[in-house]
Amino acid sequence: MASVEPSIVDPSLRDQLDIVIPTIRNLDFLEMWRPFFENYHLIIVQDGDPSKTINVPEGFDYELYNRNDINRILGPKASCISFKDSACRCFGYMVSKKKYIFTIDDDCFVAKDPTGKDINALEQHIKNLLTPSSPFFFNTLYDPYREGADFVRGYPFSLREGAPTAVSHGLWLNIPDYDAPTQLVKPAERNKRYVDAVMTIPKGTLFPMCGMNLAFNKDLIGPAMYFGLMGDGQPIGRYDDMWAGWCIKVICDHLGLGVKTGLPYIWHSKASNPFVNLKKEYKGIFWQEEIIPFFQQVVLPKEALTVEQCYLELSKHVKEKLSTIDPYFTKLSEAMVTWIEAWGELNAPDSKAADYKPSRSGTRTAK
Ligand SMILES: O=c1ccn([C@@H]2O[C@H](COP(=O)(O)OP(=O)(O)O[C@H]3O[C@@H](CO)[C@H](O)[C@H]3O)[C@@H](O)[C@H]2O)c(=O)[nH]1
Ligand SMILES: [Mn+2]
Repeated sequence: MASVEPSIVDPSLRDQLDIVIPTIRNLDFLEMWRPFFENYHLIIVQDGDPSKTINVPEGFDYELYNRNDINRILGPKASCISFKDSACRCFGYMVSKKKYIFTIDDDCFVAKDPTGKDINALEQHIKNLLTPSSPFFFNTLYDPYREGADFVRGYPFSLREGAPTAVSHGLWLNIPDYDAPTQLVKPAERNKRYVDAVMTIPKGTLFPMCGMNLAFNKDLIGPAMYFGLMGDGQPIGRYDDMWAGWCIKVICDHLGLGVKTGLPYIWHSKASNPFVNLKKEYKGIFWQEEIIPFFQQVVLPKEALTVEQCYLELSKHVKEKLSTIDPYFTKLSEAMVTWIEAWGELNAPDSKAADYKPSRSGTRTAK
């Protein structure tokens, strides 16, 4: 049987995990998650107009950052944080002081499993992150570290210790995360299929990472979880999580880390407007036909041993090889460097910026 991360004392990760929520709407959805979230610290990234007051339901421990906070804390480096796009959520990853991050959209609710039981998505993500991954050899019985499963015959014993898990990618019942063209041709399609499986995405294989139900180990892969330049003033949107997913997967493969997908499910309630989505993502739909081969072929130097070093190497390749598609990629490659610099300022052990304050915060007991 596989080992859980040795350093874990409290498997609930109550004091080692932050929940990051990007929002431009409201946080009423938290009422449904209260039994599962109330013991965790929330980092709310308020997008859009900072003068708008977002109501945070009573009884949660949270810090809330709006655009004024981002500009104050990062100064000129705030230019790397998107505005008017869910990509802004990555600012929450940067300011969190915890080892694990779970990010969820404000239109994602508690789903039920086939027995009708409420799914504690956070608990499942934690299990996924605390058990190893199997990126080097596919286990046909899926997650071998799960209760009641194991490695199948023929699985090399030399590989059964697995790799540290960096990312846990959850899925969605009801509204699936489809691109705009698919949404347009299948407006009524709902995902009713609950697949009871968690699997490691094999080394060398990319995947479309969706940011709406996602958890990761900040210490292992945090600096690569940049959601890019999207939304206001940018030629593309709704490729924030995709970009991050391609970058983290190449780096996880290089560093021998694992990425899991499957359980847990959440209930995605709101279909965003497919016409608005088409306007945001259409360039990405044809650009990605060149971007994917780029990520499939990129080779990171063996001297790149840290996530930051890998990410900076990747930014050079982006500037060199993708700028021919559009000048946007020159800007994006520079923003990747700015992100790493800002990350270092806020996350270095001796960081002076660590005393930054959000514009709003609250504690669970505050009445
Ligand atoms: O300008 C904005 C728009 C939205 N948000 C917040 O981001 C999430 C996701 O928003 P929404 O549910 O409207 O969008 P979806 O199309 O369902 O999201 C999926 O597409 C990806 C696009 O990037 C996204 O990561 C997926 O989850 C909500 O919490 C909004 O409040 C925002 O902050 N700014
Ligand atoms: Mn949504």
